[in-house]
Amino acid sequence: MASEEQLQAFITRHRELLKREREAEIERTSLLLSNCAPKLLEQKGLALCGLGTTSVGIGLGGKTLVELERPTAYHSTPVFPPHSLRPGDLARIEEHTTSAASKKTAKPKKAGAVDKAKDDGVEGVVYKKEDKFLPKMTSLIRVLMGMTAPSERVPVKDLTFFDKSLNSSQQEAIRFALGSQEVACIHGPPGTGKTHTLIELVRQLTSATPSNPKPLRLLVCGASNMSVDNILERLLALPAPEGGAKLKVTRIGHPARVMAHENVIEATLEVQASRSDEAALAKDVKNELETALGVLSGKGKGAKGKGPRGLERKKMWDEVRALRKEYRHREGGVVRSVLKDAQVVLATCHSSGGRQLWSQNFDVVIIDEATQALEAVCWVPIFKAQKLILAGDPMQLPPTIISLDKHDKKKSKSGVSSDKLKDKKPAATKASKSKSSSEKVAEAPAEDAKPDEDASGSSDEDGDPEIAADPEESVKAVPRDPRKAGSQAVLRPPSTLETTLFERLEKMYGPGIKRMLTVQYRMHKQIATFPSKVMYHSKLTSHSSVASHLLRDLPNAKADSEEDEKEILATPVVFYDTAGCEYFERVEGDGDEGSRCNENEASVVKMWLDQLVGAGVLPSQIAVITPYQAQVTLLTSLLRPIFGAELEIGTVDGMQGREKEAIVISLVRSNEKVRTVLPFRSGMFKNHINCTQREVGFLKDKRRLNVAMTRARRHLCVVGDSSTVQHGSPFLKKWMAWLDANADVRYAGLE
Ligand SMILES: Nc1ncnc2c1ncn2[C@@H]1O[C@H](COP(=O)(O)OP(=O)(O)OP(=O)(O)O)[C@@H](O)[C@H]1O
Repeated sequence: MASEEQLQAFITRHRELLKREREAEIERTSLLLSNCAPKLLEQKGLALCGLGTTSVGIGLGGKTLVELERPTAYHSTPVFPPHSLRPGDLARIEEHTTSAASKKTAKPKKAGAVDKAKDDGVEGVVYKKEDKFLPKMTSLIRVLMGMTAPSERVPVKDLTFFDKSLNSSQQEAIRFALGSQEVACIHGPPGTGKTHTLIELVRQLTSATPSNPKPLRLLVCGASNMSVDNILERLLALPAPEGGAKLKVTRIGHPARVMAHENVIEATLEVQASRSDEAALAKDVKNELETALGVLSGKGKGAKGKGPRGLERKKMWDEVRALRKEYRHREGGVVRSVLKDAQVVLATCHSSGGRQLWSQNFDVVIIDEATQALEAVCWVPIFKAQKLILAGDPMQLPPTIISLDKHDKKKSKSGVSSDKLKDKKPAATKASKSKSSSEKVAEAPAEDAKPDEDASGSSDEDGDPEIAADPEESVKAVPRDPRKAGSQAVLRPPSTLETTLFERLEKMYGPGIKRMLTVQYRMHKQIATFPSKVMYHSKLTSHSSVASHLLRDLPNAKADSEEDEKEILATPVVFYDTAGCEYFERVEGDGDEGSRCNENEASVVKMWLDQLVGAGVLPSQIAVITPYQAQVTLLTSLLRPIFGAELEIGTVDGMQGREKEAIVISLVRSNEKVRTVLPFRSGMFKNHINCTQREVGFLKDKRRLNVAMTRARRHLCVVGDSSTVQHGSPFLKKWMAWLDANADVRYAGLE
């Protein structure tokens, strides 16, 4: 038995020997490096010349990780020439100068001091090597980057729709998307059947039709798992076409994030792969492998207490190695064969970049909820296809951005509209955004105007084209031909990540790049009137199936009296105006930085819920929404004990993409603070008294308000202080005036 001392001596000796070995290698390599020119070393596969640093970060164990690439400035291709650098090799990054330019060379070394900076370079270990994925400059990429105008649309003839119920704007959007050669956008205002339209589009593209002789392979992505599963569920419910087989679809994504619905789970790559014939073969190899390992260890099946020795053992290890290789190969084959069969692959934009889809290409990529995805995220699937179809609504909330831009920072420093930060809960809510361009008018000098002020016209200042302009004018406006617009297209760097690809394309190529769905299937016509007028140029109409539906048509609704039925169940829009009641807001948290709540408003909400539920409306048919997290907390503590968990209470942001029969909105803001706006920048103070604005913080964002007011199917109740809110922005002023003239206005204080 070795003593403790002997063990120590053994290890010490080993260390010494290893050190010596390393030094010898350093010496040998240094000799090579000092005697040979870098170019020669590169030819011998011992060095890579002319590298540039892509990034420096922290890697495993806190080590510095330096990423190097072959910049196109020095090389005609970024692909590395053949070399012998392998992960785990010691290497040195050295600067060397040629007559032309100073270049970097990575010289491999078989030994060297790790992480030790020397005069002539930095030494480390090769962590990973991979050839750079080179996106081919397709015509789609060129169009998206404003390098070429979109090609002329191919006329789509003899189109037979699978879904006979499609309205004409949906049919036109499909024709447009089928005929566009590189990119098409579908603008779907609330409840207009965006997903419905995309399902028809998938059916058209994956079927052989006169206009589409060859069925295409599609990648369908969404900004969220919810949107992907929504499409997947609808695709799975489709009947097989006459004389044909059912559409083959595969969902990529972590099983834990996929909707726990039997059909949906069945469509995941994991489940499909486990059921394939190839999977059974791979399993056989796995069993063989396990048996061989068992024999080697002397345990398991077939082992007789002792493992094999000598030559037999060596032979067995060779077998294990071969089996491992075979297993990996077959496992990869299983995934490939499932994906090869899939006509439609569904994934979030993020997960479409995963390993399973690395070598997969598609004819068309469709991105739903594209106005809620960062442009960079959209590019992940775009590289895999020849054609792109985006669907979304730039008039609803954009993707959540946590970082502040310069302009926001300025504002938050001055303490203005800080509630927008407080109430932004990216983790808890679906999407959020709080910057309103009207705040820019009130708080920023004119030169702060952004280079790419959104195409959606989300600015709602006095000069807001969507409010100031005659909606009739815009209806008459003919969409610019994107090909003509393309010849003058300018690719502007975005000033904020909130500018989505959808908006950027619209800005770059004009409205001709999109088609809008114009019939909504959600709201009573009175609920839809205001958003249609101010957000969608009065183009949004209400389908006859919903135009006059009311709470009283619900089977569970039952009022005690005729008067109650009229007052509660037959009124599509109610406005509880708290003006003059002094129901002031309260700041939760520190000073102006806090989120807002309003106790009196919460009492009015409770009173109205009592009435609704008393008239038979189920709490599960109602949602209470408010822009402020503090008000959500207050309302939850007040209402949950009475109406139970079925009643949904949340922020506006969390309700995007959803609907309820009845919606109660609590606007919260009620104060006497008046901000003075200087209408002219240079010393012209004469008008300032007429230009006051009340503090309404991020309530001003008209996209947030648009989401709030378009969630209700049959009944919308707004609770708020018109005297504060109307001074918040021109948009709010218009809304308050519209409510005053069109809603059933009730004065909260009097009741
Ligand atoms: N042509 C149509 N005929 C009948 N109903 C339709 C039609 N198009 C859409 N709908 C209905 O309208 C509702 C909304 O459709 P869908 O969910 O596709 O809309 P969306 O635009 O994706 O919704 P969101 O506003 O949530 O993004 C659904 O109930 C759908 O069945």
